[in-house]
Amino acid sequence: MSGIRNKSNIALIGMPACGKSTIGVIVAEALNRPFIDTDSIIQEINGKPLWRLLEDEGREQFLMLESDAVCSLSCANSVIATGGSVVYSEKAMEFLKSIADIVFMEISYPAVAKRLAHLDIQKRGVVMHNEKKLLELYEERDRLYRKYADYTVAADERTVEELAARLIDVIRKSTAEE
Ligand SMILES: Nc1ncnc2c1ncn2[C@@H]1O[C@H](COP(=O)(O)OP(=O)(O)OP(=O)(O)O)[C@@H](O)[C@H]1O
Ligand SMILES: O=C(O)C1=C[C@@H](O)[C@@H](O)[C@H](O)C1
Ligand SMILES: [Mg+2]
Repeated sequence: MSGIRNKSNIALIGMPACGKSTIGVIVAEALNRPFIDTDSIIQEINGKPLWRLLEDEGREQFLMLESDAVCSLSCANSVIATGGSVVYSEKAMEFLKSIADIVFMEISYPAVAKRLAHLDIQKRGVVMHNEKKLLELYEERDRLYRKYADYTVAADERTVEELAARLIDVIRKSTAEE
């Protein structure tokens, strides 16, 4: 599907549990923009929860399905929450960069570890090699998130409300710069 290739969208990227979905929906509502969660789209297209898809298809195929779902987006003026693993697909990231300003929600390793410890990682689904430790995953991904980011927002030690306010600020400034 050919997408609307303008940069009127905002795409949130970052580690799992950094708050892309939680904050994205609040920001979209405050700015009166549509909210899109690519994880929901992957689930709708494939008819399965993400963790099940990962389990059934394996890492590489999941990443292909994620890339396909992202590249099928056709939207404008929207706030897009991505999945944490989207940065493994250069194709998906190039597509996202063509339709959106990319905001990296930066979160420290201890904060990610703490958040994921509180969530059921099996039932949530995180793309990692079994042998890979969370710290290695963090370091590998951190480089990729930085590579694609147009803006970086510290997502640690901010409440959901504070973080949403900070993102709204960044988005308003990015729109004003155009
Ligand atoms: N600023 C915050 N402070 C404290 N907890 C937060 C904050 N933002 C999100 N959370 C909590 O962290 C958890 C994960 O958040 P969320 O699902 O939004 O992450 P995500 O970035 O969308 O992850 P994924 O990549 O897996 O989709 C949720 O339980 C949410 O309530
Ligand atoms: O960070 C990850 O590896 C993932 C995060 C989720 O948003 C999903 O996209 C999927 O479960 C993989
Ligand atoms: Mg999410």
